[in-house]
Amino acid sequence: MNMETLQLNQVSKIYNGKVSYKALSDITFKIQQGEFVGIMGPSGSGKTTLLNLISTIDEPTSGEILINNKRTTGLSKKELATFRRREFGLVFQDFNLLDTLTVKENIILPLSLDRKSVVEMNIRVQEIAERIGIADILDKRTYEISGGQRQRAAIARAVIHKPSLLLADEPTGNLDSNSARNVMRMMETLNREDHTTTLLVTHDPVAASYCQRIIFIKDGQLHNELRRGENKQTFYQEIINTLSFLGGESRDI
Ligand SMILES: Nc1ncnc2c1ncn2[C@@H]1O[C@H](COP(=O)(O)OP(=O)(O)OP(=O)(O)O)[C@@H](O)[C@H]1O
Repeated sequence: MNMETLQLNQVSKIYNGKVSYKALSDITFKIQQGEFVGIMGPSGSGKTTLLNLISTIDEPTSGEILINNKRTTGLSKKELATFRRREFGLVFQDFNLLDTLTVKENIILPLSLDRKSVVEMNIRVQEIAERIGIADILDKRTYEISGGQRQRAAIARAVIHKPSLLLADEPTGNLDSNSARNVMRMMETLNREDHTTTLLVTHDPVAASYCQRIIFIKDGQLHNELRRGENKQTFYQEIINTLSFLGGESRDI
C-alpha cells in the first residue's frame, strides 16, 4: 500500500480560446502523506492552473490526478462537491472569510456543512483556536482583527475537518513579513504535529523555505526540485538562486 496523498500522471492542460494555449504539459509528480511541498515558478508558468486542477476546480485536458489513490476525474458534480469538502482544506491570499460571521462561525462552517453536532464543533474549534493562538478573538467579526489573525482563522477553518490535503495559494501574499513568518511557522507546526499533507504555491522565498521540498515549474513544465537539508538559511539561498536562474519578474526574486 503506497502512502501517496497526491499523484499527477502526465497531466496537461490546454486552454481553448481564439488561440489555444498549452498551460501545462506532461506534469508527473507524487506527494507522500505528511509532506510539506512548495510550488514555485515565474509568473505565467502555470502554478494557478496546476492548483485549480488539483483542487478539482478545473479538469486536465489529458492525464490523471489521484488523491489518496482515487481518481478525481470522472466524478459527478455531486460526488465532486462532497469530495472537495471532505478531502481539501483551502487557504487563499485574500483569506476568503465571511464578514457577516464571527471568527468562530467562520471556522465552524466546514463542520456545519457536514452536520456535526454542536458539542463536537465547539470542542474542535476551541482546540484548533488554542493551538493557533486565536482563542481570545473567536467572538470578533473578521473586520475587527488583523491580517495575520485573519489568515490564522482561515487556516483554522481549512484544517478543522482534518483534510487529506491542505492547499494554500499565496497565503502570505497580503501579509507583512512578521505576520507572514508567524503564519508559515504555524503551517509548519500543523504539518509536523498532524501530518497534514500541505501544498503551497508561493512567490515568496521566505515562505517557501518552510517547505521540505520545492517543485519548480517553468513554461508549464517541471523544471527541477529542491529538498531542504538541515539548514533553512541554506535552503532559502538555494531557492533564491533557482528563481534567479529561472528568470521572470523582479517580484519573483
Ligand atoms: N482561462 C484561461 N484561458 C486562457 N489562458 C489562460 C487561462 N488561465 C491562464 N491562462 C494562461 O496560462 C498560463 C499559465 O497561467 P497561470 O495563471 O497558471 O500562471 P501562474 O504561474 O499562476 O502565474 P502568476 O504567478 O502570475 O499567478 C499563462 O500564460 C496564462 O495567460
